[in-house]
Amino acid sequence: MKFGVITFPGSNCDADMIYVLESLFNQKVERLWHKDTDLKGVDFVILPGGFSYGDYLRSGAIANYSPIMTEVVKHAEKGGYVMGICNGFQILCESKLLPGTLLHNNNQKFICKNIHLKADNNASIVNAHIDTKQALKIPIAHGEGRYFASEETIAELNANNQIIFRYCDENGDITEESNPNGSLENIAGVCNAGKNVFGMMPHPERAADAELGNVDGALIFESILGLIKA
Ligand SMILES: NC(=O)CC[C@H](N)C(=O)O
Repeated sequence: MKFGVITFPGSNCDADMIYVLESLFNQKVERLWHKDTDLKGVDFVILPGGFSYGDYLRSGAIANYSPIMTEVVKHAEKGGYVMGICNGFQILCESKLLPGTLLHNNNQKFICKNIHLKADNNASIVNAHIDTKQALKIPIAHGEGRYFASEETIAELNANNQIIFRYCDENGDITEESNPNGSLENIAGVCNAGKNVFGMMPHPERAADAELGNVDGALIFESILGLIKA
């Protein structure tokens, strides 16, 4: 399987993501630029975190108009895998590849800290191999991470197992206190109905290398790689 990591002007987690995929998981990675007009044969496209276009207007709003997004949408519509982390998640909501939106955190502050999350189900490749009782410690770093969608959309996401991760406490309990930003129903990540497009606010690529003292995020990469044959 070949991954593609897109760099937008203002991306700042692209190099971390490439490092994790290449150096820790031995995967082939194509570096994609936001002005590219083809995806260079990649199977799995990743939109990394950062501050594309300086977060002007709304996080992700301008990056959605980068030339490469036309190809990302085509890839997703054909069933190809696409995943957005943090700013990447925001861009995928702007492009409507994912339902809902990400509002300013309820305390109106940028929050950078470790939180806990857990897999809500095992219905898609990003959580297929993760114990739904296990609380994973993974950092967040965002100002606009409060997941919001209409009541009907939230009901649909629940019914179709499209909520991939929820914020919880270190024991795995989903509580108001363990919700860092006011996201509806403690939602930390969602996928589309086809379960081939994913978005999450926490940064698994920042918790994948033992050198950093936390490898809980590696489980998400392991889940992805466990089900797809190279
Ligand atoms: N780490 C990131 O990707 C930051 C996301 C976004 N720019 C925000 O602050 O909400």
